[in-house]
Amino acid sequence: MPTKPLIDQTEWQALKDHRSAMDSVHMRDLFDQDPDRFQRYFVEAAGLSLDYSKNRITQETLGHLMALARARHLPEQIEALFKGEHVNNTEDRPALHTALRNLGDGPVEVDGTDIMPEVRQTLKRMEEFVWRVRSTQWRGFSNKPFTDVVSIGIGGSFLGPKLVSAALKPYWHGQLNCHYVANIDGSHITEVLRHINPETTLFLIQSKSFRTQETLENTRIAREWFLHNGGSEDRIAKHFVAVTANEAEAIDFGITRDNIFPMWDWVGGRYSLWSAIGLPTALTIGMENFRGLLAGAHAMDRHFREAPLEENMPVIMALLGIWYGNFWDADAHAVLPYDHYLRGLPAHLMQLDMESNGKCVRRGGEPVHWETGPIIWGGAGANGQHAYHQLLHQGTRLSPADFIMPLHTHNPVGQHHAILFANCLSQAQALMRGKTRDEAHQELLDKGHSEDEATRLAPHKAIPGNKPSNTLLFDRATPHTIGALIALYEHKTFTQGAIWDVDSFDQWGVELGKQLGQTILGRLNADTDDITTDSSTDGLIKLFRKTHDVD
Ligand SMILES: O=P(O)(O)OC[C@H]1O[C@H](O)[C@H](O)[C@@H](O)[C@@H]1O
Repeated sequence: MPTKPLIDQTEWQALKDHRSAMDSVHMRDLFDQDPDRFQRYFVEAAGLSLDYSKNRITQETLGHLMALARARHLPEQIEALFKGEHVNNTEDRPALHTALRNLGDGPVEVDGTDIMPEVRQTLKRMEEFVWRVRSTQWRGFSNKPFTDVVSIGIGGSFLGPKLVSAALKPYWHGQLNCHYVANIDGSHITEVLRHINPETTLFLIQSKSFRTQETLENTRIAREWFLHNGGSEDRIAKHFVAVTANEAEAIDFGITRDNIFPMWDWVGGRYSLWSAIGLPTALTIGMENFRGLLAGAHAMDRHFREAPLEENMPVIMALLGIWYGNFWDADAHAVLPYDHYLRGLPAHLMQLDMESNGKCVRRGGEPVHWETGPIIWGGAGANGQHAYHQLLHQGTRLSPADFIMPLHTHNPVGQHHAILFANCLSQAQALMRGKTRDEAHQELLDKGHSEDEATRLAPHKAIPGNKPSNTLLFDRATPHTIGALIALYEHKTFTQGAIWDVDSFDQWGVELGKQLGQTILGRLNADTDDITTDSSTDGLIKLFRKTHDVD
């Protein structure tokens, strides 16, 4: 495993030198010189196709990047991940989300114990539960079938299931609606409760720790609402189910033991949609489709573990990210799904990537002296083209982008899909080619502008181009392809963390705000000034108290 600081690797220096040599190279010219560029930089895996030809790379670049990956022992680190070694070293545990979708017969061991029997048994329990709800065997207290599922959870216990549910909307069971409540903003739960009926609503409390303030407070409100609207304590068991690794606290909270699905400490929150945390998804799309999702992720797992680095999709995407982030000063990376159902993908990847690799110390505790995870951002195309793509085309900051699109739509309406596809391709093409000042000048003259006008406007209309992007395609958004797509990004994130030598599976940075929040909450509610913080926080607390008559 890497012990040397990354920047001391000779492969790092070689990349720096190569970067300087690439400074004057424009992708336009690379395409003009090589008619086979598309085939040369194209890879397929698990039902996904990646065109990465629109990057500032040559064979030499890839050679250097692959050499860096090997120098950082990437193949060994991938094996360590799959074998259940304690890759999450600050919490001293494995990160075995891959075991949750391991459809093979083999064992996966955590410290000498095979965890697969428990994983399979939980899947079976989920299967039975999903079947009972969907076949209306399990009903509400007044014997009516369920119409609504409300998932209460935040972070990884929210974003992943929400993304997958939305991505697979065409597979939803007609009678079952799914709502997600995450935020500790009363408006969120109020809005959801306003539209549902307690007699026909099933609440899923999703929290690995069962200690998350937002989730517990929202659950309290849901419980009160249920009790005040026809429910009763002995009816709770029919309407409240939990998924957690902390069974004791869930029971203390009032959830029946039989209604608790397990989680394990070897699954990170942001990697947990494949576990019982995926129940809201499974309830809406059915267990067969949920298994399809797992199968897609498993296919990507096998590819990641088995394919040579040069043909390995997550590795290629990760190394391209390192190329731009560490050698071209790119601070950001855009995720642009051209698919309405995938519009939640940027939000999920923001957590996945930024919580995993937003780190400034190495696994051994030394500071990093190189950039780590980028700012992930994005949104659905083509909407973004009429908003923030301007910065991609002409801004001074570099943000490589992933264009993601299915070849077929679930909703063929008029010419929509072909137009959407054309938009997706033209954006990537425009980013790559740009428009020279001469071309802009000539275009203006052709449109009848005077020479003076053309000279004045051409600099504004010129577009530098040479802006990198990947294009990820798949036939259709199915459980299989969505599973593969999410697993692809998980492995991309892992690969980058492995090269940067950060622990991609902890998230200590989120703790301080939680700690301080407790103290501040105490001061908001009581007229105590015994703990002072800083004049800004103190002043803001006083403002709140004044408007709430606390003083
Ligand atoms: O599932 P829970 O234990 O409730 O945690 C929910 C989320 O909250 C934490 O603050 C972490 O930042 C996330 O990684 C986690 O997914």
